[in-house]
Amino acid sequence: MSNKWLIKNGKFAVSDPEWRIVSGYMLIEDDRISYIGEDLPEGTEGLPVHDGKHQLFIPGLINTHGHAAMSLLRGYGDDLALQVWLQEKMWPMEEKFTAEDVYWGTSLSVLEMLRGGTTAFLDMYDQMNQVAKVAQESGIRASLMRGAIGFGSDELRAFKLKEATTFAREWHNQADGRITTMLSPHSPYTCGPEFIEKFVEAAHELNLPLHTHMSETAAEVEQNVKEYGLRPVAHLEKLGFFSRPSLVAHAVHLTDEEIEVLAKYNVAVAHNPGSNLKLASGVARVPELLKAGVVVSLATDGAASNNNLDMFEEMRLAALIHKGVSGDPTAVPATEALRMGTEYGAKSIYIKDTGVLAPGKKADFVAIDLDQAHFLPYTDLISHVIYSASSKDVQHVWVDGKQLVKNGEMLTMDEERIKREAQAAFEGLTSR
Ligand SMILES: CSC[C@H]1O[C@@H](n2cnc3c(O)ncnc32)[C@H](O)[C@@H]1O
Ligand SMILES: [Zn+2]
Repeated sequence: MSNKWLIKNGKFAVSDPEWRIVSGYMLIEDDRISYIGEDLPEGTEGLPVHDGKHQLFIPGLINTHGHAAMSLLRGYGDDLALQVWLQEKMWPMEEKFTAEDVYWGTSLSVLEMLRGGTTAFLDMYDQMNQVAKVAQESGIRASLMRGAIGFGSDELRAFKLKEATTFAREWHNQADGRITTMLSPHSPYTCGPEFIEKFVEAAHELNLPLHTHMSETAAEVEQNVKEYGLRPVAHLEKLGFFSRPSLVAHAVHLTDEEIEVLAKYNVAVAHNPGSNLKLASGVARVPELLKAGVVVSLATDGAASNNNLDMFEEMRLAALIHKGVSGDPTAVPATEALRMGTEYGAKSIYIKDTGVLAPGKKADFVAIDLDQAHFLPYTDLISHVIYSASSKDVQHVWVDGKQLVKNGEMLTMDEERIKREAQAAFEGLTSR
């Protein structure tokens, strides 16, 4: 028997194809939306009802690049450039991470993300079974991959590749299909060409998409040219990376020609405005990428370089910084920023039927409490989501039609325990 329930009195942000607000009803059947409209659908008498008065329903936000367990290192190593931050702060601490640390760090991040309206996230890390466990238990949707740094011996690289493919095979389409997997060499500066080619080969064999960090800093682009005679885009193209569906994180330093290459291969870009600003990596050429037809989504990166996982903040930053940098007030309008945080996010991480509110789509959505001073008057609610809202305005969250957050409270995770364990995990890391 199917599980049907109804939302009444709601305001629903639909994009078919332009954004508009529908006031009325949404019907949910199991994991999918089956109706959105002004009129009460027939045959709904006696169904459970959620009263959506003063609530705006938007598609769940999709965070397309991050390292969830790094929340344990939030505030540990601020105000540094990427390479110094990685080499002197992050990597020495990450070396000490146990499976338990990854479990509690990831739990802390998933708690923060769900409570802030993120219903799906991409995670590239080590000890990925722990991350999958958290995704399974919490009810969030996740695109997961074992990130591989290619330093060290041939044996170590072979071991990491094996771990990555085993994880990808075992977890793809698990947790009622909420978990999907990708393959992910960390970056062209930490993985040699042969190692990257092995990931490309494996992605073909397993029919999976690829993900990597690319052209985040000017120094890394220069180093690539010195070492391989090519900028990262041409380098990855030569290694066959773009022969698979692929997503690159950052893509800050791009030439016009490189933008054309990304568009030609349908490579998606995870734009991380907060992290790029904090690490002083630069500002990605988002208006040019969008104009060229590249799918650009939004991401926080890890909480150690952001320092939160608030996707409302990323949408707002995307809408603001590209105006500031270009001098064009029409750059990345609110409507586009919201698509980047939702619909383009789903495309970027290759998950089907999410990222929009429409009949037939997955019931992953968020209710924003509109009954607050900073949302009045109700002139343009899409504008309010981007320029006025924050994660604190999220009242309820559903994934696959199941409620995970109710009145700001997590229903599927033990918030108090997670906070305690995460603090203890950090203290453990600093004392060993
Ligand atoms: C192999 S697991 C992922 C690896 O990525 C590191 N990382 C975190 N943020 C960034 C970033 O902005 N650029 C490059 N690498 C990053 C993290 O510390 C993990 O070791
Ligand atoms: Zn990253």
